[in-house]
Amino acid sequence: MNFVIIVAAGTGSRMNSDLPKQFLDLNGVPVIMHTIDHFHQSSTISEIILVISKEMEQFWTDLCLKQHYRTPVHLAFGGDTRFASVKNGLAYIQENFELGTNDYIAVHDGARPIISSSLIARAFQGAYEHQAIVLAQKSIESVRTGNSTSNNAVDRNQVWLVQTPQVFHADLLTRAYCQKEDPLFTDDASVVEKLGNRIAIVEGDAKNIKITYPQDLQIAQFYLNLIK
Ligand SMILES: Nc1ccn([C@@H]2O[C@H](COP(=O)(O)OP(=O)(O)OP(=O)(O)O)[C@@H](O)[C@H]2O)c(=O)n1
Ligand SMILES: C[C@](O)(CO)[C@H](O)COP(=O)(O)O
Repeated sequence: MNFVIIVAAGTGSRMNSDLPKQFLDLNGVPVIMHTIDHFHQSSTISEIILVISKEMEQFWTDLCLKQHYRTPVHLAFGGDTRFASVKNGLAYIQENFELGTNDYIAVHDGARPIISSSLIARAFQGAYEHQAIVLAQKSIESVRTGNSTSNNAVDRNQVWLVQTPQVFHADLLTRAYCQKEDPLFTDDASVVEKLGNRIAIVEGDAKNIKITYPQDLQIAQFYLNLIK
């Protein structure tokens, strides 16, 4: 079976809005519903686990009623960090499904609503071959490391900008998330890598942006209209 854990329990502090960004309107539909629907439409995915914060449970129920939204998802509750939210999503899968050797789990940011079925399929194909993959794109900017007064150019062909979904063999991901949380864990690949596993890179898509700042909603709207 192929699972996706969609993490949507963040507060969206950089967006600076009262409502967490995943619930904001994008072309008349909340961001998170776009994200879920793309996975629901993908023939690659068997089960969707949506992780939201416990405080937003009633809001989510009301939102589904208001939007006549019936896409089937399993609901799990998030934690204070993305790591904790993914861990809770994984716990839900372990409690409700019998995981086997042919099972794979993708983790995707609820705040990345421009995800296509072909990109999801490509990500899983990579995972079948390599067991642990991230979607990523090479930097198109020149890159320097260091601080504002002391820095060096680096070879941008060695720099990859990482996206989600990130897909892993189920056993590998569940073992990785038994580790203690580390501040250097910024995504799922960094957690799996800490176990000593290699991560393969699968070509991402420039349109697969993460909504982080207010202007990203306008960019997402542009991309959504482009792919319609
Ligand atoms: N405790 C958390 C923190 C983040 N996320 C999710 O992880 C994804 C990527 O995180 P990010 O863009 O950083 O979201 P926020 O943490 O909400 O944003 P910010 O850092 O601006 O507060 C988002 O879909 C977010 O909802 C989560 O499920 N649980
Ligand atoms: C997981 C992620 O989206 C991959 O690019 C990213 O690391 C999330 O980072 P954020 O600081 O939580 O936005």
